[in-house]
Amino acid sequence: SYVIDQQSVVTPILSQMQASNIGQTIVDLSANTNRYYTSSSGVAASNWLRQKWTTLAGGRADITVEQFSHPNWAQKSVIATIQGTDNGSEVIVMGAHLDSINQSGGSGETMRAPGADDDASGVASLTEVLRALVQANYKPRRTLKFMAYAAEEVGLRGSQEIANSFAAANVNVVGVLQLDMTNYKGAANDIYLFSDYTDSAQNTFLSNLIATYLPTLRVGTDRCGYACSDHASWNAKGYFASMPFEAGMSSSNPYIHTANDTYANMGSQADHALKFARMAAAYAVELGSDGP
Ligand SMILES: N[C@H](Cc1ccc(I)cc1)C(=O)NO
Ligand SMILES: [Zn+2]
Ligand SMILES: [Zn+2]
Repeated sequence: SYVIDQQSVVTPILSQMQASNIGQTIVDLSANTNRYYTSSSGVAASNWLRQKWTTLAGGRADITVEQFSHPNWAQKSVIATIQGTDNGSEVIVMGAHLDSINQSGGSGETMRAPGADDDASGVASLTEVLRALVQANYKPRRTLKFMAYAAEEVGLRGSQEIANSFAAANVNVVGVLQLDMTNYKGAANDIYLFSDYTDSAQNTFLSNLIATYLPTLRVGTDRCGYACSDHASWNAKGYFASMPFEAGMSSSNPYIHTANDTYANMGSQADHALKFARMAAAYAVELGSDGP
């Protein structure tokens, strides 16, 4: 249920989350020539993230990290699972996309696509959530799944294969959060909740979470007008999805899909992304703490 009642657990977790950790992950991910879904550096980035999430899991028996293989291209998605204690059949998905692209094309191998904001920022935000939950020794009652999707930029293909396989297996996913571009503060408001291809009740829950845990932040709403990120893959299968976004339609990061989508072009800091990471951590604990 969307009751907010875990303040004693959430507040200390939020206080130990740090922008510098998010920034380091953005730097590391955007150091790859690109993270294109068919390139060797795209494959390397997937392997790197798998190792990073495995290290963060710190040997906890209830946490597994795996790669989801996609038959038609090389880059694998990465999934970290924190198995729920007594309500594990109900699953919460928090996603971002691992791949990057340069709209000028060129061969996959040599294309420069740092993708610092699109979407290393989202992967880095989720990585900080995972680190903070493990550091707090948080054990969710529901199952939490962190997903770094391959092949978003070429038609939401990685998340489509995953969402379709979850639907086919009748997995009871109770909520999906998508973080795609979290670190470029182009607009007056801090977090924009997209209203299309998302669930309005869950969007209201997110705005209540922000009001409760991040009361200084200003929330806006906007529409993509098309299936603009991986939340749409889950929405298409009838799952409740939300997409909090860095800015409004007209003020989002102008550098995306170019060689200039760099950490430096976001001021070499991750303060904006930290807001999204904290919101995601609150979402994970408040939803994850609900029993059967
Ligand atoms: N098209 C999306 C980015 C994107 C999403 C929403 C808006 I408004 C502007 C830009 C993308 O490239 N996702 O990877
Ligand atoms: Zn993109
Ligand atoms: Zn993106």
